[in-house]
Amino acid sequence: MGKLIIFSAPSGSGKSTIVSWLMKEHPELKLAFSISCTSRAPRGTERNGVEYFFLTADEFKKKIQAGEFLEYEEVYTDRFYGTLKSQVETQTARGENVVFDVDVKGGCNIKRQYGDRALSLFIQPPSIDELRNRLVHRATDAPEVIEQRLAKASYELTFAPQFDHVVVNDNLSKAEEETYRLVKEFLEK
Ligand SMILES: Nc1ncnc2c1ncn2[C@@H]1O[C@H](COP(=O)(O)OP(=O)(O)OP(=O)(O)O)[C@@H](O)[C@H]1O
Ligand SMILES: Nc1nc2c(ncn2[C@@H]2O[C@H](COP(=O)(O)O)[C@@H](O)[C@H]2O)c(=O)[nH]1
Repeated sequence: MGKLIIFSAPSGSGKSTIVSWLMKEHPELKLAFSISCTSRAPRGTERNGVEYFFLTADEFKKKIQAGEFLEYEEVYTDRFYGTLKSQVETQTARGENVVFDVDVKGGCNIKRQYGDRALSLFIQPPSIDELRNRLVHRATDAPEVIEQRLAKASYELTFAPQFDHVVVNDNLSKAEEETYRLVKEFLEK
């Protein structure tokens, strides 16, 4: 039975960058990405069933009513994100270690449900100014969306103590190596 590895942080902290590196550079860890559902539109080169399952708000709400989510949150106004129970059950039953890129509340929720079978990592940005730089340079979101994400960041940072470990992502390669060490140690336990 596979284990669960949760990554949470304010938007722009570098979760997706670190997760992609970990999965590409360390196939021996048998990591499988948990593809979430979202009611937001695809951005850039995102494809349905790869980065996310893209649903309409109505489709998302039907899945909530049917009890299909392990957890879900309205992360930003009118933008829902959620993890399907079926994803996690199928992947862990195959012996894969499931990686989650979820917001801070979703991360705490999954950890509460899975306890010691889950490792929760908080990716901490060096500062809010640096978050802004990263989101602007990423160039995937409109200025008002960036502002919406930054407005929530200070509140999200207060969740850090609830996680098993905090990884400061200032120097990217240092943060990647620290993450690798923590994940490897957890999977070997
Ligand atoms: N240590 C770092 N130094 C400078 N830039 C970084 C660093 N880590 C990540 N970045 C860059 O910052 C941007 C945001 O990173 P990323 O998309 O991984 O964040 P995220 O936490 O997954 O955000 P979201 O929650 O919005 O998906 C990307 O352009 C990435 O290349
Ligand atoms: N609670 C959940 N949060 C999720 C899930 N999937 C992604 N997310 C988080 O949403 C924000 C925004 O993501 P973006 O792709 O629009 O930049 C980010 O913090 C993700 O971690 C989920 O299933 N549940």
